[in-house]
Amino acid sequence: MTTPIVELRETHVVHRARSGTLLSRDRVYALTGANLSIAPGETIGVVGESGCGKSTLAKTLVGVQRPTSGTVSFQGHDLWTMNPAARRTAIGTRTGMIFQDPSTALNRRLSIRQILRDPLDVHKRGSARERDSRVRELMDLVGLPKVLADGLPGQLSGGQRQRVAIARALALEPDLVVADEPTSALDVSVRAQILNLLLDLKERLGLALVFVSHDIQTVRRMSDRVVTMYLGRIVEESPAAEILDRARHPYTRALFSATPGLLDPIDPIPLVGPVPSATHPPSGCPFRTRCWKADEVCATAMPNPEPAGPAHTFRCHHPVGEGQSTHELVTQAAATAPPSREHP
Ligand SMILES: Nc1ncnc2c1ncn2[C@@H]1O[C@H](COP(=O)(O)OP(=O)(O)OP(=O)(O)O)[C@@H](O)[C@H]1O
Repeated sequence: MTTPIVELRETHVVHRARSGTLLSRDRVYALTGANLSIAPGETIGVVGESGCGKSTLAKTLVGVQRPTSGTVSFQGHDLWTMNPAARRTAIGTRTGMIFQDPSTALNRRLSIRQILRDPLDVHKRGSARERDSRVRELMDLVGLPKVLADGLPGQLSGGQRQRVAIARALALEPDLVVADEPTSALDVSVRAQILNLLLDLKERLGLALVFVSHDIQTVRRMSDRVVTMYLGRIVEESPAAEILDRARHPYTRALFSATPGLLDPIDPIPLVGPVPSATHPPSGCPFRTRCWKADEVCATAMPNPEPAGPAHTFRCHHPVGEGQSTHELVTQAAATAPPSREHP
């Protein structure tokens, strides 16, 4: 079996609540008990509503976020027990991260050439001449004309800036790249170009890619496997090809049913109320306060992961039946009395 590029085992990230005072005991459970393994060259899409922990998961995978407990193994080595110099090298050279907004992610005082040389200089890659040649190669790779090398980020279009950010993330030939909403700050007209560039680079360079997005259509198109998150928990992992009609978690089905244009025109599966606070998550299954299938069992314990096929697991006490259509679920949910909102 190949060693995963990165593997999370029972990984938790807990923050102090932003609105709290220094003495506040409020905690945000941003990532809870995450188990996830990413193989070399694999593309994982991460979906879920705002605040469910997608970015926290992504940052934890590339070592930008230190977990509160649990492990992050990078190429078989525990990232947070290795010595700090080895960790900095692993994070700095083997992983790359592409952020949502290239305008803020790039230093606006540095030229494109300096931005792309920086990681090569920091990690002392090759001679000065080799670094210059790598900068030219990187610009080529992401389709940036060489004449832009001496320009500043502010002189570039949004799409060109994101190409610079992608080139910078690839400068040291990482094995794993995380793209966190890489197109949401861009004009609609250039989004497809950037996505196609990422897909093309991933194929050519054999990268593992973690792709976080609210755009469920795109996640499905880009990914081999899709991870559904709800309130800090991974509730389902499914091959992208199965996610629409064979997902077993009621939340995955509800999320996808609410995406225009994915299924035949249907009303979305109705969910009750808002997402609960990540500071006071419900006991048991976090989705139970909005789920039409929830009963008292769901309030007692978080369900264990259940296999649903190769590379497909879900965590639910009352999963959607195999082969059950989303149309049926819409009717079922509409006819079911809302669950109790009392929690924990
Ligand atoms: N540094 C922090 N301090 C306190 N709370 C934080 C911090 N970072 C994230 N959070 C909280 O952790 C939870 C998960 O945040 P995260 O950004 O991972 O979610 P997300 O799914 O990526 O959200 P979005 O889709 O809106 O970007 C949220 O409740 C968020 O407010």
